[in-house]
Amino acid sequence: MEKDTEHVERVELIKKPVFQTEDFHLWYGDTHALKNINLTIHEKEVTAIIGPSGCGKSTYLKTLNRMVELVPGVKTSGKIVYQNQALSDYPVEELRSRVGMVFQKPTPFPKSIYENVAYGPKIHGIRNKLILDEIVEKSLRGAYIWDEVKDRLHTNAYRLSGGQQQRLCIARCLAIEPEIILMDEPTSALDPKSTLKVEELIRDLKDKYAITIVTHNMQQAARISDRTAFFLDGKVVEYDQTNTIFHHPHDKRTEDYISGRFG
Ligand SMILES: Nc1ncnc2c1ncn2[C@@H]1O[C@H](COP(=O)(O)OP(=O)(O)OP(=O)(O)O)[C@@H](O)[C@H]1O
Repeated sequence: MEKDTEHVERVELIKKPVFQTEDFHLWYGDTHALKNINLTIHEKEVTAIIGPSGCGKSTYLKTLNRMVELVPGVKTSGKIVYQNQALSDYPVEELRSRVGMVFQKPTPFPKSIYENVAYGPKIHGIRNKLILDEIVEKSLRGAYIWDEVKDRLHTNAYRLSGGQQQRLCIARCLAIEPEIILMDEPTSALDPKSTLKVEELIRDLKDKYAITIVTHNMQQAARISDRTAFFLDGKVVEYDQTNTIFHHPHDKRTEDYISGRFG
């Protein structure tokens, strides 16, 4: 037991914080969607955000890449620190190139597999065909889909299966060399086999990236995350090592939720 605690403390010391959220609130007009959020996301870890529908999980994720600001009438208070700088002062374009996002439904562009992956690097000014070829191959390999698509890079991405499209979207994300990947229920539209592939991929990607994943799937959170935040009614009820949240939660509401008593 004592050893476990020592281990946890050592991990805490090594892992660098990526996003630090302090006393953060968000309102959509009159709806108080995030209430006094205090949460630190660390590098090289998978952080799962769980909680019942409408508790603010997606809002929190979209706050981290400042997408939520596109919604008219959004107000915030408190602060989020990214790279030792207030997130609100961080240049949005640069932020979006450091923070990749993968959505619930695979969202490839109606272009070839190659063009889907090369799109981000091209936007960032890379024109050299050899360099683009290299990025495309590396990203597709990184997303464990290279072998399945290497002989048809110039076919339309819509001809891939749902699970392949989702891995393509992850490859598209890797091509911009992000620091953080945000995933909003990335496997909810996938069959069990594709889900396992994406989960395996997420576990491997954390060696390089900070990954924050919203999921309704408790087993998935338990399988792939290092830390879990339980959100309820816009608040973080409990945030801890995933093992603690699932096996020794401190709050009765966490225990009730993970054991399926509500939500
Ligand atoms: N664009 C918006 N305009 C107004 N209210 C919004 C908007 N988006 C979300 N909300 C409200 O904010 C609250 C949190 O929503 P959010 O989508 O973040 O929850 P969630 O936990 O991700 O839910 P789910 O699991 O169903 O996706 C809800 O009350 C929701 O109705």
